[in-house]
Amino acid sequence: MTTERLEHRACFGGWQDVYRHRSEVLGCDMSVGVYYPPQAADGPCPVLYWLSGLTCSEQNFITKAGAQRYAAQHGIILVAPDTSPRGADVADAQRYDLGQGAGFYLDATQPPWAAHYRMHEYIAQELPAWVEADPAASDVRAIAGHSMGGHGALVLALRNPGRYRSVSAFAPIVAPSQVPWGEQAFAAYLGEDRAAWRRWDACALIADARERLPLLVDQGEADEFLATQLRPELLRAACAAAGHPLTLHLRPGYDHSYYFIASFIGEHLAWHAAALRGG
Ligand SMILES: N[C@@H](CCC(=O)N[C@@H](CSC=O)C(=O)NCC(=O)O)C(=O)O
Repeated sequence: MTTERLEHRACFGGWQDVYRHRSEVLGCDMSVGVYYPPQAADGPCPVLYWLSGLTCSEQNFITKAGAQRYAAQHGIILVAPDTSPRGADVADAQRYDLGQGAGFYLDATQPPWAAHYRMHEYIAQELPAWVEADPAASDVRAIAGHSMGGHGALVLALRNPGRYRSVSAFAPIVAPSQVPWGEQAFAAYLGEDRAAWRRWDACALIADARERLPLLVDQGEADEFLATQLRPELLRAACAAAGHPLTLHLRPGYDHSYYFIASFIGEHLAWHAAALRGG
């Protein structure tokens, strides 16, 4: 797998890097932000995978969330990949919520998307294999994300029991089968058979989860997408019905932006650090 380092900046005693590496799963080159805390110079550190939302690249999280300060405190490597396959030969749509920048962290089955859109396999398998080939990174993993990436983090954790020590999300799309963003993306990527959608829907997966990994979710009450696309009450109901542990913080005044994420990312890093240290 070929790798090129695109950025290398000192940050809180460690290094904020950006790499481009070849993904065989996606059939394209992928950009990935990797923050190495100072502790990574002395031995392997656990890794938090961050999944960003619609329209994002690897840059949004590394430049706006302010997570590096906390990763340096806790000795956690942060890995922030791009949100979809990219390139001139990769299918796209003339809209912000489908196609490039909107991979929805699933494995598409429908043409023209199935050729490249395999973000679940990439995030669950190929990306950690690439990260963990570096002796600075251990195979102790956590996952988190925002909005579309919050959906991705919840689904990745629910579908891969034992793979992550902890999971958290900011303003996640908790029930994509029931909201417009998810319905149009799932119809395109997975087809019209809604039975196939359940495997990619956190609220549906919670009923049958084999592992009851506690969920941490933060949601702004002034989020412009709260009632139409996010609907955290559906997650609360699904967790209550299944007995799945959920910590849901509703934050008065906060919107959907990275100002919201930056305000609480320290709490999420502390949550993950506690889980990554244990067991
Ligand atoms: N209409 C907006 C929608 C894009 C948007 O709000 N993207 C969010 C994620 S939404 C769910 O996945 C985001 O993270 N944007 C990047 C940022 O840095 O804030 C638009 O097209 O702008």
